[in-house]
Amino acid sequence: MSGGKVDIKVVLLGKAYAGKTSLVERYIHNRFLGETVPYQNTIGAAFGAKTVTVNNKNVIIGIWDTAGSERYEAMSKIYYRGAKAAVVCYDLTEKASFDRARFWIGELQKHEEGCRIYLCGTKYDIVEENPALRSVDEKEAKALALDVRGEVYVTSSKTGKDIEKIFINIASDYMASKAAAAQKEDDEEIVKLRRSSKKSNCPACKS
Ligand SMILES: Nc1nc2c(ncn2[C@@H]2O[C@H](COP(=O)(O)OP(=O)(O)OP(=O)(O)O)[C@@H](O)[C@H]2O)c(=O)[nH]1
Repeated sequence: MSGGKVDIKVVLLGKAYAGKTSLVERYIHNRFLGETVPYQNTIGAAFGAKTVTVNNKNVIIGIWDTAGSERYEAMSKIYYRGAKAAVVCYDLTEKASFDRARFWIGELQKHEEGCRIYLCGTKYDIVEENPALRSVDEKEAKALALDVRGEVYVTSSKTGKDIEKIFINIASDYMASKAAAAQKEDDEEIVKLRRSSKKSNCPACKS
C-alpha cells in the first residue's frame, strides 16, 4: 500500500485449458488471442496488474494466473497464500473442469479463510452459439457459488462478457470489507473509552 492506494492480491485457479490466461489477457489488455495464437499452457504462474477506481479511490489489483496442470498443483497452492480473492475458473463446456473447481474451492476453504471466492464459468460464447455444448449444469454451479456465499460469473474472454464485472466486484467487496473492519475497530475503541470513563466516574472504583 502506498500513496493512499490499496493493493489486492487476486489468484486465478482452475483446471488446465479452463481459460484463466485468456481471462487475464482480456481484462488487462482487452484482447483475445485464441484465434491467432495456439494454446500454450502456463508454466508455474504469471503476474499482471491493473488499477481500478472504487469510490474515487485507486485500487491496484495484482493478479496471479496459476498453471492449471496438475503437475504444478503444489506451486499453485503457494500462489494463493495471502490472496484476498480467488477467481476459480471452470470451462462451461467441460465437466471435469467443474470438478476441479470444486477441488480448489475446498482447498481455499480449508487453508485460506480470508480469501473470498468468485466462481467463474468461462467460454460462454461457445455455449451461446451451441447450447448443446454446455456440460456443466447451471443449478449445480449456482449451488456451488452459494456455498461460497457468492454468485456464478458466466464469462467469455472472446467477447469480453462479464470479465470487468468480476474484478470490479472484487475491488468493491474488498473496499467494503476494509471499511467494515475499520468501523469495527472504531466501535471497539469507543466501547473501551466508555468503559474507562465509567470506571473513572464511579466513586467505589476510586481508591
Ligand atoms: N471460444 C473461447 N475460447 C476460449 C475462451 N477462453 C479461453 N479459450 C481458449 O481455451 C484454450 C485454453 O485457454 P487458456 O486461457 O490458455 O487456459 P488456461 O486455463 O490458462 O490453461 P493453463 O495455462 O494450462 O492452466 C485456448 O485455446 C483459448 O483460446 C473463451 O472465452 N472463448
